[in-house]
Amino acid sequence: MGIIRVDRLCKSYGTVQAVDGMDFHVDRGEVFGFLGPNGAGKTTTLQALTGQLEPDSGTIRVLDTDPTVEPLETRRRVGIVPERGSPPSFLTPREYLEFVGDVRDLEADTVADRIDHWADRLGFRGKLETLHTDLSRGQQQKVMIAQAFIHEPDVVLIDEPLANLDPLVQEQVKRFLTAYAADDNAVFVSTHNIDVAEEICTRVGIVADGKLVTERTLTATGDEDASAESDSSSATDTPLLEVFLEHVGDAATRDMPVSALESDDPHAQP
Ligand SMILES: Nc1ncnc2c1ncn2[C@@H]1O[C@H](COP(=O)(O)OP(=O)(O)OP(=O)(O)O)[C@@H](O)[C@H]1O
Repeated sequence: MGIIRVDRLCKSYGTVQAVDGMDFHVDRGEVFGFLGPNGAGKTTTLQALTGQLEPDSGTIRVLDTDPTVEPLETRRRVGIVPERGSPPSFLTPREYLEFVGDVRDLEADTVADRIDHWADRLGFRGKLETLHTDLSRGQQQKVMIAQAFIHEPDVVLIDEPLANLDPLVQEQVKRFLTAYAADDNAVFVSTHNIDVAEEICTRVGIVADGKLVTERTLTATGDEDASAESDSSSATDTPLLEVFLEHVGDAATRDMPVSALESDDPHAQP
């Protein structure tokens, strides 16, 4: 069953056409990568998917809800990790996660168990009682990841999933996202980092000028899986970087992180 379906989505800001006829879908079991250069329309689409922004036209279904009509219901059912989001500075991770669990209608015992689980899994147990204002950016990102999964939603939408995380935690998060999606859920990853898309995603949609211009199916390790190709996916052995350049153009790479183009470090972030 489809978890996300977007048809002919359009959104402009004044004279800027940020999203211009976007079409894509995400199914259960997928880590879907939404890959595009700066200004391609990724964040605008993500905000429309989570009911934070009303599109000009087009249709969106997220877990059988319409975020333009029932944004609160959509947000109740999904998990969201916004790119520039951070937990409230005046709360500790435990207080914040208890608050999120309460808003998501979880029993207090369940929340307590899940806080322990996530704090151990992401390595912030020792910081559970520390105010967020005294945590590093990476430690705050771990808390933001935990809050998105605390109610075990069927889909989690993440903007730049590995930003600010150290390499060890990046590996843990990558493995976790893959396993989470494989367990009949889905993960939607918005990124401008080709390495991240290639390493995490089972399918990548390349976005340029507000449109999804091509798709490519990958295995979890980033290798092409010809047997899983859909009609609209690229069907060659061409590396994702080349597919990206072919469809987005060299000009777009001016804003790409240099690491994505030149470095051997697969974990590099801008
Ligand atoms: N609030 C806004 N007001 C005016 N223009 C906006 C606004 N938000 C985005 N835009 C413009 O819409 C276009 C798409 O922006 P968007 O943030 O969706 O791109 P993006 O793919 O998420 O980029 P990035 O990777 O840099 O975050 C850009 O040209 C941007 O300048």
